[in-house]
Amino acid sequence: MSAASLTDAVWEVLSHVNDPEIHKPITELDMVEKVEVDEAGLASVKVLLTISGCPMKGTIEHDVHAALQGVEGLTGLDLEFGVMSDEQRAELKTKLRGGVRERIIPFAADDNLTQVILVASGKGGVGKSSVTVNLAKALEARGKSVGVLDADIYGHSIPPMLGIADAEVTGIDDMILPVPVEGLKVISIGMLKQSRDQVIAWRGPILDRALQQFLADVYWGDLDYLLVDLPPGTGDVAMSLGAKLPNAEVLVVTTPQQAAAEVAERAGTMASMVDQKVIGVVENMAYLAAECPHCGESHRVDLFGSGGGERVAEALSLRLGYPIKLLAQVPIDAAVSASGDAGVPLVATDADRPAARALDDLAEHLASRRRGLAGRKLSLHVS
Ligand SMILES: Nc1ncnc2c1ncn2[C@@H]1O[C@H](COP(=O)(O)OP(=O)(O)OP(=O)(O)O)[C@@H](O)[C@H]1O
Repeated sequence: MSAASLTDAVWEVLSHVNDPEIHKPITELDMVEKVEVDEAGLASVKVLLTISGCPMKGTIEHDVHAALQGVEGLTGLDLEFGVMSDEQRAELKTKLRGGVRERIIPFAADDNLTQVILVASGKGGVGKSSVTVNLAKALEARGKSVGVLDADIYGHSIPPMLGIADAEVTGIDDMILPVPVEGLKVISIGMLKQSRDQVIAWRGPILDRALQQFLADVYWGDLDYLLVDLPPGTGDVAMSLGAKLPNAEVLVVTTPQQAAAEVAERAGTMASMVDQKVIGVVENMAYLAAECPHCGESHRVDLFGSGGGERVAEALSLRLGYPIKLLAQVPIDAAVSASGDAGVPLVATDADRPAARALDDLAEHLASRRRGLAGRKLSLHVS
């Protein structure tokens, strides 16, 4: 093969090498500055990293080598790395924002196709984060592209539950890249902290700015779903996101307990006050399946009482004026918390357990919903 055809062949295979964080071909991102092949078949390739000291350099190096091994006629590879100039980075950011220079929240745009689901609860510790990570994983297993935004300023427990407790975010100048976890893209408010044990006590405007940054400055790419783990209660984060994500929908997580159910209702009502639609209720820790010492069969024990999820669904339907269903009852299962500690959601490790099945059915329900434009805000342009 001639040197020219080999050069074309190298460009072609490089067009299948993705940037590990941006998930787009490095050629499309203008990261390949040079491809030359000499008469002896030796390829010289120069790849520009977005920033110096890019942590993904090793992965890109490996992927480029692996890709070029398949090119017949090449005798060797001289791979060189450089760093993008300020202008090149600015162009890349504009390209990633779809040609738009300024920062906007893509999920609030009229042509947004991402389903944004805010996972809310009244009380803390009811299993909101566990539901979020399992739901994200189960949606991803259905071939969906899923982003997870951990907006729980008090808890930010999502990173350890996905095995990325110590992950740091990287970025292209002021554009933040989410942390890839297999197919998921994850950002946690905790990743903005200087150290893991630092306490975040943001309120009002600072919190609002941080959330704006997560929604507008993070390069999410094309997502089918963005799941947002809210802090418990009806506070500043819910208010701020209400204004920023008017078309978001809310999934309310509660436990069967009366007290939890009452505050969960309040969280749902809050959603409607900021014009967000409640799509359903999840009752977590709904019951314990315990083996009977007498008959040996498995009996359902209502450890935390019963009916909380149903009550919240009924009360919210009445209060908000549209039907809101109890979508899932997830049993108490030590495997849920063990999988959270191990950093891999239960639906991915033990799909047959009743708790995993309940969470997987919830994902199936959400994935198979037909979502029309009814109830969505569209802006009208009059000319
Ligand atoms: N169905 C379940 N069975 C057993 N343990 C569970 C279940 N759901 C959640 N847990 C455990 O309960 C604890 C609290 O869960 P999680 O962190 O998901 O709740 P949360 O509502 O997000 O809490 P926070 O308010 O702190 O954000 C965790 O240890 C989790 O592993």
